[in-house]
Amino acid sequence: MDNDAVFYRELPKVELHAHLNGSVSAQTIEKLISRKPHLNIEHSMTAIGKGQRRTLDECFEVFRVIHKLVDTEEDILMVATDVIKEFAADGVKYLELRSTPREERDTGLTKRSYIETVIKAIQKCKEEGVDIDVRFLVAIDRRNGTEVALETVNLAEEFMLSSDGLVVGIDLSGDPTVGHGKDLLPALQKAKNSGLKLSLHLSEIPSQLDESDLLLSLPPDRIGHGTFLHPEVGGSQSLVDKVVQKKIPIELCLTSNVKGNTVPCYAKHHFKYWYELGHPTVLCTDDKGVFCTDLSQEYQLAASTFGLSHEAVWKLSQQAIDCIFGPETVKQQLKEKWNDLHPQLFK
Ligand SMILES: CC(C)=CCNc1ncnc2c1ncn2[C@@H]1O[C@H](COP(=O)(O)O)[C@@H](O)[C@H]1O
Ligand SMILES: [Zn+2]
Repeated sequence: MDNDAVFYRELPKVELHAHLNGSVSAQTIEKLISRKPHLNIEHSMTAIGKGQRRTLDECFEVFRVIHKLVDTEEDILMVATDVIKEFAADGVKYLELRSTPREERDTGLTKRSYIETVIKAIQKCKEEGVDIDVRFLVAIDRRNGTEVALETVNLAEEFMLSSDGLVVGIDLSGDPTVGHGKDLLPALQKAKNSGLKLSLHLSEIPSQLDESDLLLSLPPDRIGHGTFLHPEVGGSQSLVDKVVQKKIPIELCLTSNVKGNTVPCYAKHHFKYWYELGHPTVLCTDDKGVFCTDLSQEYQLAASTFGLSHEAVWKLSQQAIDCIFGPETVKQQLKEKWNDLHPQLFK
């Protein structure tokens, strides 16, 4: 590894936008494939390699393949444990994992046992002393509509109270071309009223101005992607003004957007727009397994593409602490950790 790569690996980082089943590494996929050889799945079907790009539809097909491989409590426990340890090995000190609870009739998996199993993996890593603080956002897949969204929120509320602070919020994700945010508004409002934080995928594709406007009225606590919010790409100044006025941090995932073809190239990524505005932005991976990346690489890419110094990169990773959904005490602990590590990185 060259010196620069070492800097990015050692840089303490906060990861706030990571879908569990999109984050499964090649090694873990191999273990899953050997558990289920009858499915005839190859690793090439679950990842998008260097230089490759896919349509949004093709990307969502990849998740369907991975879901076939991950359909028991045992699988989820392994996947979650591996993903957490991989983020820790990449220098991530605080991680918010998000995942959509599924039920699988064949294996007896229920939405409740799904959530319990992710929590179990988080606790297991904690007991083993893995150097990372992990929280969980329960995800709503927009495809599944009003009823399922409400059911998911009810479960999340319950686990927020019983998980010792591990369940902190709700994610809204899924194929952005399917369904409409207005059907999910009551569930999201209920979640917010109960104290769950909201991170919503917003304007991930063009022409969703009405939906984005509606969802911003909640308002969410963080925005995922926000690729098409600003006027230059068909968004609007009034959407930007709302985001800026409410200081809603945006989670930005460079490689995901380039490989998923929603931005034309790294140099044209909307990181530049929001960074230059001085708006809180947080670099994230989205799906490190599917897009064959890690958070260190994403920081390095942002720096090389937009000419950021190591000091600027440090500030970016430090400012992400203020955007976490974990409690104030955790923010303070993380800030101390960053201060302790600074001299080592800038010697
Ligand atoms: C297609 C593409 C470029 C993907 C990146 N952008 C995304 N946009 C919306 N939802 C997503 C994205 N990546 C992952 N997800 C959601 O996360 C799920 C996989 O993780 P999990 O099963 O919830 O643990 C997917 O089924 C999908 O609902
Ligand atoms: Zn996402």
